[in-house]
Amino acid sequence: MAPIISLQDVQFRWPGRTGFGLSVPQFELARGEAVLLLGASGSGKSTLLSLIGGTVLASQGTVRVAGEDIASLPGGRRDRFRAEQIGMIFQQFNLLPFGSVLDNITLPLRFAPERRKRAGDVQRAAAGLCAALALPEGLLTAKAATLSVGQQQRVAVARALIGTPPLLIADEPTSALDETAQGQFLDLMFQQIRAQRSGLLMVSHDPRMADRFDRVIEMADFLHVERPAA
Ligand SMILES: Nc1ncnc2c1ncn2[C@@H]1O[C@H](COP(=O)(O)OP(=O)(O)OP(=O)(O)O)[C@@H](O)[C@H]1O
Repeated sequence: MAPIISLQDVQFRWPGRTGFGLSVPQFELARGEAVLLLGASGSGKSTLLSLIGGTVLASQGTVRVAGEDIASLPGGRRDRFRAEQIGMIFQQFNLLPFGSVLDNITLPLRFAPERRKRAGDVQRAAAGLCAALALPEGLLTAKAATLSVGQQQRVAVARALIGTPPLLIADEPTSALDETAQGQFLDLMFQQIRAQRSGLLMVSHDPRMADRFDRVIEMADFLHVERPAA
């Protein structure tokens, strides 16, 4: 079976920016593998996740998710493919502020029929995730904009986990959580990825949770960053 993530000879530069360039000769993440990616601020961690999620495309080389070359998919199909295959947790949670918590958690299922099927009873699945993340059930009908930052992060986590996508990518997903909530999130996420053999790529600058992962890598181990000369 193809690895869940595979990058080959990838090069990327943000359009209009000459300063920062990123190149990845080779990177793979196996199905069911949990990898913690460590790197200093500005080392390109979020950029790498955007490339894997297909929200930006490499200028050279190939990014494959579940064996599919994401650049070869036309825009609409790429969005649906992403919704089916990838649960994403961003640093900015990207919630719909006027949508309810339930709307936000179930959003990816609207574009992903297979994932929706796996979720079963959608409202029940959302309520179950909220309970596991210690979000009060009454909050399901609240507008996302009325929640605290930590609650919003937990909603973003539930949205990534619903319908058990085969790949989770998470960008500093615990930054707004206190230690108890962090533990709850990590327990839930690892329980789910171990049960479903989902792959996990989490980026962080914090090595403290390293013990839970199959592999811990540093950006500099596999990725070359070009920066402007000082
Ligand atoms: N949307 C964007 N448009 C243009 N440049 C960007 C964009 N996002 C990131 N960059 C640039 O890419 C470089 C790497 O940033 P990136 O956010 O990938 O690093 P990071 O390792 O995730 O940092 P942090 O840990 O602070 O989030 C920076 O120079 C940043 O300014």
